[in-house]
Amino acid sequence: MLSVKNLEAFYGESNVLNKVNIEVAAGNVVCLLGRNGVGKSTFLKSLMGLVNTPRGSIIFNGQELINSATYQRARQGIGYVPQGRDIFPQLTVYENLLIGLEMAGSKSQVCDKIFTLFPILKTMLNRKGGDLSGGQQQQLAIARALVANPKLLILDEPTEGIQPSVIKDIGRVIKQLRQEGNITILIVEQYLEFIMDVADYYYVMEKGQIVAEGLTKDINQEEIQKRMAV
Ligand SMILES: Nc1ncnc2c1ncn2[C@@H]1O[C@H](COP(=O)(O)OP(=O)(O)OP(=O)(O)O)[C@@H](O)[C@H]1O
Repeated sequence: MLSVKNLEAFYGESNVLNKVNIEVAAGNVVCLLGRNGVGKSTFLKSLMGLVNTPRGSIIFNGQELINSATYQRARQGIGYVPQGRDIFPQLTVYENLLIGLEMAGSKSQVCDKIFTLFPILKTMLNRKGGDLSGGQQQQLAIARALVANPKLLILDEPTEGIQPSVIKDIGRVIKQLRQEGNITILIVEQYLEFIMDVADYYYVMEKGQIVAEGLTKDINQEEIQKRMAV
């Protein structure tokens, strides 16, 4: 469903991704691991067209996206939850969800499924986004990406700075979505136990290159921890 080949990305003259190859099979949960600053967020941004990617290929459901604008990628069915979540603090929870529909060009409404996945949001529809806790904002950000029924959901460090009970809730949602089988999920993470719980396949990035990959069930924790240690 997603096939990335020889992707390069630049900030000015600085080459941050160097010939990255990643395959994500439909219905799978795939994770990209790696220590701080190796290029993981840049990789996700490159999928959304948010950084300069002069070379390489991003085939999504048979279509080349490398030259598509960000809004076109969203309309093709990619939902993106950036690191830090980017909730609109002055807008209500409900308005934040409506923006998720708008960004994906969807004419549908916020359906009840969202509140089955995130019951806490239903009780907070009229609260300002900025008044929510970090964990609630993360749930809102994921819900905002899910309202338009994306085919691919991209999450950048969803557990970062989140309390353990909410991490559990987010893990439960990912596993439920995976079980239903209508969505494919790509996660950047540094929290290995979380990934071992939710992901099918992993990649490890170092200095803008993929240096290891495999089935999560076969992961060698010690080796991966070593690669992720600072
Ligand atoms: N907007 C930017 N302009 C210039 N350099 C940047 C920019 N954003 C990131 N970088 C640099 O690109 C490199 C990769 O950053 P990136 O955020 O992709 O790493 P990461 O693996 O996601 O790390 P983290 O987990 O800390 O977010 C780093 O050296 C970073 O300093």
